[in-house]
Amino acid sequence: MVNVGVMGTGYVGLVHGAVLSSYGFRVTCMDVDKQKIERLNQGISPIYEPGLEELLQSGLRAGNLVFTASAQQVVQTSDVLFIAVGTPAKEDGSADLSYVWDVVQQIGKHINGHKVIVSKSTMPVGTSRSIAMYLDGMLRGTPYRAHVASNPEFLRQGKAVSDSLSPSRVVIGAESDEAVQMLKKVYATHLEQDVPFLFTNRETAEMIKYASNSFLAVKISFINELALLSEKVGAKIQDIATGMGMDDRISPHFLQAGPGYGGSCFPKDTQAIVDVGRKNGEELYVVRAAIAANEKQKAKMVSKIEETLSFDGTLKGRTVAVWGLTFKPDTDDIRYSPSYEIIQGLLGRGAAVKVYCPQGMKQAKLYWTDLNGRIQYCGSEAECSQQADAIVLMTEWEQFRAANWEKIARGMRGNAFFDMRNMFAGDASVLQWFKYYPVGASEYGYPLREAQ
Ligand SMILES: NC(=O)C1=CN([C@@H]2O[C@H](COP(=O)(O)OP(=O)(O)OC[C@H]3O[C@@H](n4cnc5c(N)ncnc54)[C@H](O)[C@@H]3O)[C@@H](O)[C@H]2O)C=CC1
Ligand SMILES: O=C(O)[C@H]1O[C@H](OP(=O)(O)OP(=O)(O)OC[C@H]2O[C@@H](n3ccc(=O)[nH]c3=O)[C@H](O)[C@@H]2O)[C@H](O)[C@@H](O)[C@@H]1O
Repeated sequence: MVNVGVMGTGYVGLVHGAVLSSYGFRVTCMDVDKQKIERLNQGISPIYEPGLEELLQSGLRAGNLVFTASAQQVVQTSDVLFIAVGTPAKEDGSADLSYVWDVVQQIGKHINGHKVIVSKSTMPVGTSRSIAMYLDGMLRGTPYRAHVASNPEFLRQGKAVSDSLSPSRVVIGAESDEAVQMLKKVYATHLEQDVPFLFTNRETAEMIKYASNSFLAVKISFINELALLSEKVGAKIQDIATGMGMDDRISPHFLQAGPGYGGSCFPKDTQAIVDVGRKNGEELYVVRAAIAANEKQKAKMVSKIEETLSFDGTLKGRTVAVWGLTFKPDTDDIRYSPSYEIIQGLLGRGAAVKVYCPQGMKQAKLYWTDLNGRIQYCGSEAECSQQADAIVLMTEWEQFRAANWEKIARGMRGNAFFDMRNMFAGDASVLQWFKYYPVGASEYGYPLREAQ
């Protein structure tokens, strides 16, 4: 049986390790964050991801999932090592590969046999080859070899476990038979399940990851631009998306207009590929436009609220209830969430801001320190809306569907409802109580009630 090592236990590494342990592999997960490792050893997941804690606990119980802060242990006990550390954006948009290189150095230092090293983190084209060259250099004069492959991850947060169990595809960029054979063993279950596999070279695998994320970002920015136009010309963006999506060359997916994309990946990966383009003398105009349109979208959402609610050109004296802080539902991740910029915009225009999020409050208090003392955190969507002039729904959490609209509306001072996700478009129970402002349409099939 293959011994698997995972370096970095974030959204990708932890889920990958836990899923592989559920297939019976002995998996050692390593992280430099000792507190995280301690919690993991107690069976507590440091992140909110549906189904993860159960997998974690069963792996620990079965004894085939081990957590350690020791790089030596993970390197020496594993036949295959997945690098799953963060690759965040630097100030200039390029990918910060310092965590990747820390890990590679640890591998080079502790290596005690032939190993397959797999880049699972999203890394600019050429990184896996550089890692291979670096390790070859370090291993010169030893009997050991490192076979480096690129195996990008395509999971979505909030669906990380189910995406890992049933991925859309497995892309393997490898240039040695040892690496290919090892990854076929690791992904034997997926091969049996007829998950599509693509074997290619490392550069192509790395590019597929950036190309996929950038293309999805382009799709979102495209529909968001059309949403802004639709509001002006009396068209409805949801019907436009449906109509476009009926053509299977376009597909209906990722055409959901909203407040702009966020998260730890689209914003950084679009910037990183533009940076790679520039460094190689190829300006990526389409991706650049998607980034610019995304910034415009967030700013437009703030202007829309301001234009609707202001009496004297500002939002002074207005209270806004923001529902949802995470960049999408079913995650506790607030990284690059559009909620942050919308809250900043509202505060900047003088509004008082109350917020509620089913999972994002802990992270927001911890990381959005500049907002501490400037916004009011609330225990529920109902409490958040008390005495507010408007609700701004930023994240489409399912639990919002169960809200008691009459009670919420009666507890408010005003009745504006900005639905940045079109979650309640055409929902009579919401339209009955609120003046409803969707994204990309002036109305959705029901007459709007005038403000009281
Ligand atoms: N979050 C997501 O949904 C997806 C992320 N990715 C990519 O996967 C990579 C990881 O992303 P996340 O899991 O979100 O990151 P994360 O920030 O959640 O986790 C990274 C982990 O690496 C650890 N770490 C840092 N330096 C280390 C070192 N020297 N040795 C061991 N551990 C170390 C950190 O303590 C942290 O726990 C990134 O390149 C990202 O672009 C790819 C697909 C999906
Ligand atoms: O590389 C990554 O990290 C991952 O990035 C995204 O996954 P994720 O960031 O978890 O979330 P998405 O569901 O893609 O949503 C990203 C952002 O786009 C927004 N979005 C998405 C879809 C849509 O139609 N409209 C829209 O505004 C979401 O609200 C969210 O803010 C990709 O979907 C994954 O395939 C990829 O592995």
